[in-house]
Amino acid sequence: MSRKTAPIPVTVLTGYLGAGKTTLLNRILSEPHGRKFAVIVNEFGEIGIDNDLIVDAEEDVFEMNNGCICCTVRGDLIRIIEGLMRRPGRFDGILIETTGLADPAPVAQTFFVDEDVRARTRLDSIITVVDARHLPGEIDRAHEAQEQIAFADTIILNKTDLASAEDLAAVETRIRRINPTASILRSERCDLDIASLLDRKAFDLDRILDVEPDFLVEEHDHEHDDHVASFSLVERQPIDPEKFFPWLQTTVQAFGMDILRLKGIISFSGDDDRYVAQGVHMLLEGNHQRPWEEDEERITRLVFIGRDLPKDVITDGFLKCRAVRQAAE
Ligand SMILES: Nc1nc2c(ncn2[C@@H]2O[C@H](COP(=O)(O)OP(=O)(O)OP(=O)(O)O)[C@@H](O)[C@H]2O)c(=O)[nH]1
Repeated sequence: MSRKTAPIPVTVLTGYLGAGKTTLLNRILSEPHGRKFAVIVNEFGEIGIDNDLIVDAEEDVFEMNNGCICCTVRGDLIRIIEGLMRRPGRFDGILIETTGLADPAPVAQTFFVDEDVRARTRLDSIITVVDARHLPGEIDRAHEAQEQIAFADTIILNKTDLASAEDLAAVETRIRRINPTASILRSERCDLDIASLLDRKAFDLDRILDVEPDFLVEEHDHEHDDHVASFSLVERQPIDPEKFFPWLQTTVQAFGMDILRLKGIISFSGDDDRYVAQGVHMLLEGNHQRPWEEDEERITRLVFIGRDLPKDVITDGFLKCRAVRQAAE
């Protein structure tokens, strides 16, 4: 019976670190377009934060945290999709959010080279979110950002609020040099007509074969930039906001050039709400998210992703933000 059902459309959301993929995913999951999705999220840090930042929708969310989706965990991706295919009728489409450092080629290739997956799914679209403010500074050294743009059929030029009209025109020219055919949509916080992004048969295999003639043949071996690494800080003692915010400001001022991404869930002393901190280079954002649940342990988790970041210095500074000093220090 399942053989006869129409292939499930798959949308891949990609884009460099901090571009706005989760923002887009949350919009897709929140807006009333009448579709239900299975969601697969992969992230780069050792501890998963993204799953906590996705809106509390009814969707099934599968996390893949043990490596980059385009390398070590591709087998996991196939297994998750095969598992999903055994539950037909529960969803109308699959959304995959890749890490900011993923090469989309091997992810896309999964939908063509694995026979079972190919028979039951249809790669509908590769949507690449671009940070209009930070892309120009990163693109020359971020090989992944170039691949993500090259493979896209749809490019969302996001964060238009953070770039001037001239800057936007320049980024668009840069994007066009890499990818002359993708549709480019400008957005602030991915405020687009979501229905128009979904199930639209935008992925064009012939175009991809032009970009990468070996697409269907080779196992894509993908090399990550060795200098980009992540580390996580985990703390059970509550954090003092009076210490934390100045420390975070000083840290991004000192190392912001090399901080590609930071994100965390902070447990402040005397605060019953979880606080979400986010950063891309020197720009910080934060907000209270929801109350800590009664049976939920109040743990602070903070992930830094960057180029040759001084982990010891950052860790030391962070530990000084604990609300109560330990005697041993
Ligand atoms: N000013 C501004 N900030 C934005 C916009 N879109 C997203 N952000 C912020 O940029 C940060 C990163 O957004 P995310 O959606 O988490 O980015 P991402 O691509 O999922 O990030 P990673 O997967 O962690 O690399 C968050 O603090 C967002 O609130 C925008 O259009 N304008």
